[in-house]
Amino acid sequence: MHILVTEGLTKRFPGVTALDQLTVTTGPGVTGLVGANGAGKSTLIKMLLGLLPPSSGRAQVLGLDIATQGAQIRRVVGYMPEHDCLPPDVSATELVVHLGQMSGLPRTASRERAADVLRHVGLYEERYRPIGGYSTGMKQRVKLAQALVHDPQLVFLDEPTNGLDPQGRDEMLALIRRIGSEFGISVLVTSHLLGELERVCDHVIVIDSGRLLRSSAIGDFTQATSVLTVEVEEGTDALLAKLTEAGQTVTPQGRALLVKVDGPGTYDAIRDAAVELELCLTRLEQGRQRIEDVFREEVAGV
Ligand SMILES: Nc1ncnc2c1ncn2[C@@H]1O[C@H](COP(=O)(O)OP(=O)(O)OP(=O)(O)O)[C@@H](O)[C@H]1O
Repeated sequence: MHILVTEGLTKRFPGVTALDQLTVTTGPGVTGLVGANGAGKSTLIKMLLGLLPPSSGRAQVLGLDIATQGAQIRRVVGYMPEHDCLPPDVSATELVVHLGQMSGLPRTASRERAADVLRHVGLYEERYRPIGGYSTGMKQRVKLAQALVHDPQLVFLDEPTNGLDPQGRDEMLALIRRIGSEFGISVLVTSHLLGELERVCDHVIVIDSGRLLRSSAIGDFTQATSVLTVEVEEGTDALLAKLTEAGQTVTPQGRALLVKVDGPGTYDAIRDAAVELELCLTRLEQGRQRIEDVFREEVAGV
């Protein structure tokens, strides 16, 4: 089943085309939407929620048409907006219960769901304190909790790691992965930090100035590269010399050697050299391309 389908989706503002003829399809799971600031990510999310009409083109979210079924879409989709939009003088519990009720949950059910989602996102006793005193990380968690309170089938998370420190980022990314895997809720998550989506997404869409650069499964994005990373306990220099002598292309990198794979012979050459020099191999690993590198190549090729 398709979660999102867009066909030639375009949004023009006076003087700027925020989204230009976007045609993509995604399935269930976690989808990353990557692009620099101003690439059109938030505009796409607002259009998919039926909040912003397209200038041209069409799109469906969970089979619902964005032009005519916006209200139904918002009933089954949760939305975590990018900017800080939380009232400072109410507690997380009060806010999430209230938003649950606004989504149609009865008061008791909304209280129970709010307690559950706030616990899932890692807010405990502090959920009774006014939001104004929260850290950025806690505020991001409240925004995530309110996106989940009405038990959606899909959530749109707009820059959920914005403003977080490295540990906060890791925790937020782990949460996003859990939403996709444990709770079975599909996720569309945006980021301008390419590397971080690599860890949590099944599918990645890359846009630049409103145009699609690439949309593919994460595995296709990060093809195995043809470079082996080799490490030995001692004798790196001797191994470098031996492999070079054997006709291999070798580049030292820190304690490791990067060896270009020309075929099965490369593996044999490394094994033979290690045996001959009586070296203890501690690492032999085929590298994978990082999304960031692919993205850079795609942008350079445009
Ligand atoms: N309401 C609007 N009126 C005019 N221009 C707009 C409007 N909303 C967005 N834009 C423009 O459309 C382009 C895309 O903006 P958008 O907010 O979708 O980008 P983004 O990828 O979400 O970036 P960011 O992460 O910085 O929010 C930008 O050039 C922006 O200035």
